[in-house]
Amino acid sequence: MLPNVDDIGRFALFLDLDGTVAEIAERPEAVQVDAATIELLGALRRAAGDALAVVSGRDIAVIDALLSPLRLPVAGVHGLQRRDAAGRMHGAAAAGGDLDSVFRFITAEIGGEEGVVVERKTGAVALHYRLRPELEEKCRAIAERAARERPDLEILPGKKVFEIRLQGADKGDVIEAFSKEAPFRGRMPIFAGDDVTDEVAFSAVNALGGLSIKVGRSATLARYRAADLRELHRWLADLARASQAERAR
Ligand SMILES: O=P(O)(O)OC[C@H]1O[C@H](O[C@H]2O[C@H](CO)[C@@H](O)[C@H](O)[C@H]2O)[C@H](O)[C@@H](O)[C@@H]1O
Repeated sequence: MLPNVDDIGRFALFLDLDGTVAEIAERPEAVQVDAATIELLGALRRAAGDALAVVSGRDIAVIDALLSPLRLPVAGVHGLQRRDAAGRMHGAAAAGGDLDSVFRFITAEIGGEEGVVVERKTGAVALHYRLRPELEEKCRAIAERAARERPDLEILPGKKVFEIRLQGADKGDVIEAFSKEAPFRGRMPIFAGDDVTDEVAFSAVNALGGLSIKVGRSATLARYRAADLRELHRWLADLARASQAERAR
């Protein structure tokens, strides 16, 4: 069930990207955000007084490219990077992190297995096995070996992926940080996400007294649920329309 909200004017909206703004694709580089979704985000941003941010595992540069021409406040690499509403960058990984040796190790260990994607990010490497689900345990073991000698790293399992990431701020931390700044400050947070990596954000939003929305059917700390991305987008579109009508009164 989704919450009953008829005007986003007193809320701040935080959205995950893959699986929430954009449908899951077989490969990370195949993802596109369609024009209707970009338009919807623009309408929500206006209705929310600019209090709309994307909170994603992707690099900020990739998020900007996917959402162009929108340039939103954004958190990337699951919270390692953050760009606030004034355009200022925050976070240790904003200027880059040393994961070159991890990337080389993982690439060598996977040994050119067809369909496995090794994604290099700022401060993280993601090992994707969506096209080769039978390789899950092999990928898990490689991720564990990659992180074994590096106390500065952590492993984040996600949808058909193991991410090896520099430890640092998570999605909950960045929502808390945004919530202390204009234009998010003083508004009730709404966060929607689809993956296990979104659970820390649901927990933070619950603690802030906001509305947490899980996209999909798996177990969650979120208090509300959309069965899938299409149901969430219908709810967001209704919310944008109702908010515009409220503004026009
Ligand atoms: O926090 P998110 O915005 O949801 O990003 C999480 C990860 O999403 C991407 O991987 C996932 O989506 C891919 C494209 O649909 C899919 O092929 C893959 O199986 C998923 O795990 C992205 O590639 C990662 O960098 C993000 O951390």
